Amino acid sequence: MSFSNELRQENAQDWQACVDHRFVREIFAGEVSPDVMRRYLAQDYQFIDGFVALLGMAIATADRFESRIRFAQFAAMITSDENTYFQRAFVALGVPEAERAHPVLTAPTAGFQALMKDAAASRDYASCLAVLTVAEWLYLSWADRPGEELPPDFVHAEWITLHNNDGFRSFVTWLRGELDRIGAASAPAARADAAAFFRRAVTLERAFFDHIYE
Ligand SMILES: Cc1ncc(C[n+]2csc(CCO)c2C)c(N)n1
Repeated sequence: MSFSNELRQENAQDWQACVDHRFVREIFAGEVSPDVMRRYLAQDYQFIDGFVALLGMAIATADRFESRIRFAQFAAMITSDENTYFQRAFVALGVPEAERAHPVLTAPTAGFQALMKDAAASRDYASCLAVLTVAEWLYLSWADRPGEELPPDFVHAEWITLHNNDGFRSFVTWLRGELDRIGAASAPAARADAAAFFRRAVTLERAFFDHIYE
């Protein structure tokens, strides 16, 4: 079995709990309450800084130019002005300026920030890849429901299409292949380090979905 599938299998219970989560059911139905959506997006917006820093470490530690280019292009895409979803959603949901810029961080959000920081601090390409792969692949997993109709409100619909479009899908496919390639070339101890980062990330993804309803 490929390294990425092995890791997913090891975390199958938490992974599936995310894919089948109440939030996922409600967003496809267009029924996430504005309060829940506000909390979700305000916390999620606090990821991007650490995420881009982690991408930077993946660029620095990758073992080949081709991989650096792929990450650099992805970083350019997600940091360009083109992605205005958060701004438009914050306006539509009436999220106050302070809540957008400096919300009180919840435990899962702080946990993700620490996870991304730790993965970057490892200066280990496989560990950076493990965290990036969970953040992307798990989101593709819940959002990818071929044939399912989109909800009418853009706040719901675009959060789905951001995570199931062809560009995103091909990036996830590439990321998994990269993790498989590096995993196959790594010693058992290095694979175990990456596996621990992968597990921490899946656990936090589930906690993040759960906590917006608490
Ligand atoms: C809790 C949580 N986990 C994963 C993602 C997905 N994700 C994180 S960064 C990134 C790239 C830029 O969009 C993507 C797709 C998320 N949004 N929130």
